[in-house]
Amino acid sequence: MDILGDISGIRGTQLKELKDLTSLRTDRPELIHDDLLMGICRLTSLWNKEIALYINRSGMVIAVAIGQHAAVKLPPLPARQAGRLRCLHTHPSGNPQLSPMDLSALSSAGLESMSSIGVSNGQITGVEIAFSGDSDYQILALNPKEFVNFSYDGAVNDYRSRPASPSLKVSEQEKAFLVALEEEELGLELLTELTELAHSSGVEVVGQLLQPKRYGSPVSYLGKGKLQEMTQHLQNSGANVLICDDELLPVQLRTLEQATGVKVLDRTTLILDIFAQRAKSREGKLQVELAQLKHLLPRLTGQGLSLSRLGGGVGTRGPGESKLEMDKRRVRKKINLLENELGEIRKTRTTQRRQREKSGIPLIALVGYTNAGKTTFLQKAMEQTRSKGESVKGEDKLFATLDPIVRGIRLDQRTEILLSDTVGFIQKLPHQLLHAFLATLEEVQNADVLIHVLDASHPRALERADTVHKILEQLECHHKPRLTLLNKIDQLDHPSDLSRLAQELSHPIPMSLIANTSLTPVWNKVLELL
Ligand SMILES: Nc1nc2c(ncn2[C@@H]2O[C@H](COP(=O)(O)OP(=O)(O)OP(=O)(O)O)[C@@H](O)[C@H]2O)c(=O)[nH]1
Ligand SMILES: [Mg+2]
Repeated sequence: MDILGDISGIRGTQLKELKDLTSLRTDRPELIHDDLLMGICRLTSLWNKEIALYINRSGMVIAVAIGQHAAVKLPPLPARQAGRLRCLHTHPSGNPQLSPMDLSALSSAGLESMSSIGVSNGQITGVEIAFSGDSDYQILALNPKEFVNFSYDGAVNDYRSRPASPSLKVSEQEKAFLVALEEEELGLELLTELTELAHSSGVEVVGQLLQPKRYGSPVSYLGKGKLQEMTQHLQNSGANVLICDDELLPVQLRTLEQATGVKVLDRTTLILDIFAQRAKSREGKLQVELAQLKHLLPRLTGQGLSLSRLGGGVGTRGPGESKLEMDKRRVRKKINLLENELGEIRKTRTTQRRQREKSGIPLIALVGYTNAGKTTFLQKAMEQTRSKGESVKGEDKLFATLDPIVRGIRLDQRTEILLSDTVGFIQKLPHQLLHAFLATLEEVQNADVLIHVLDASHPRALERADTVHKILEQLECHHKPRLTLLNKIDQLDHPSDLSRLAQELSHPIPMSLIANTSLTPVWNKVLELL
């Protein structure tokens, strides 16, 4: 059997010792053969490294790794077999406590149990064994004395026949720690947005940390000192997810994961996770899956490493959830398939669009930062003109709208327009994401006039307007006639800000969409621009 993981600097004779040990077969009632346990404890302290073993129901060791148990890539196993597999690993720190990462590995791999063995000076300090239930875990914590008389077989039977006791429950709620590199004084604002993104994906935020960009690292994202500081924060706050505000390089992702032992996500993965939860249409789902795979591809190292390292939860959700566990070759193949399928869907859309173009009805597209009020505008427009079609509703969350919507609006006896609402924009929108959503933005590209909805009450409204402008440039739509709806003026802190925005932006119309103001000034301007 090969020894997996980090074997650098380990003598061949010692490796052979470990190999020989793994041929020991564990008897039915035991968690692990005594000699095997003593051997791995000795080597753990000698190397100051974690040793992980996978043992099947017959007591045979089927995989062994040095470093982290997460480094073990199990061959694909039928669910029934995985459910009869136990993973044990040593903690050279002496702390026997199972980490959140251990627990998520237990459920993601569908194992029978996950055990951690605290080791200090080659001796056991304690053992924790977790069995996974439907939505929680049962954890047994044993001191060395209790462990001597412990029957694993008995515990398995016990746990199978007993409903989970509430006292043993561990919350599945993900707790995130946020980090960002700050350019100039922008940091807090970035983290406010990252916090909102985290909340949108259903994660609790338990702490945050900033570092000036010039001290950042191309290898570990944060500089060395900050990284240590953060590891400490992670432990103190009980965070089990680390979210970075930038798109991480593959090497940064790996380094951070190894240094912290928790799940690490970057901004793109988080945004994609939100998209994955919101996508409803077939096309939307395909687009999200495509963007996820494209983001994942360069981050797969070697063969077979998969998203399963994330152990479920935030960052792993998606239409292709199970399919995300693939090697590079298969990912590429899947990307091709998805692109073809999307191509087909787009053909249908092109036909529909041609028909619409023939009808000569002007197309007006709503654009703007996420949560600015685009959908609320469409909602009001439909209400005020009593338009037909399924109603829409604005929502106070990021990326509430994902699938494009077009509604016919009759302004008066003679004038009818089509109004389209689409996905919102955001700072640092990843390139491949924009690309994947190009089709969704087709309405924008084909529009005759754009209505830019801006939250004028936001402290950085002007920067947001700039972000929108830059994305429109990428879409080659920045020359289209455009008016700016300065929305949410009911929330303005400083009315003077409004005049500044009005000076900077094209055809400004101040408004409060929730105040039921008439949209007539907007329609007049649209007709003028057409
Ligand atoms: N105070 C205030 N809130 C508003 C106004 N207009 C919209 N909102 C609120 O802002 C939130 C976001 O509105 P949406 O219409 O969903 O925003 P959106 O631009 O479609 O957002 P995405 O679909 O996420 O891109 C909702 O809670 C609205 O009720 C306004 O004039 N004043
Ligand atoms: Mg919307």
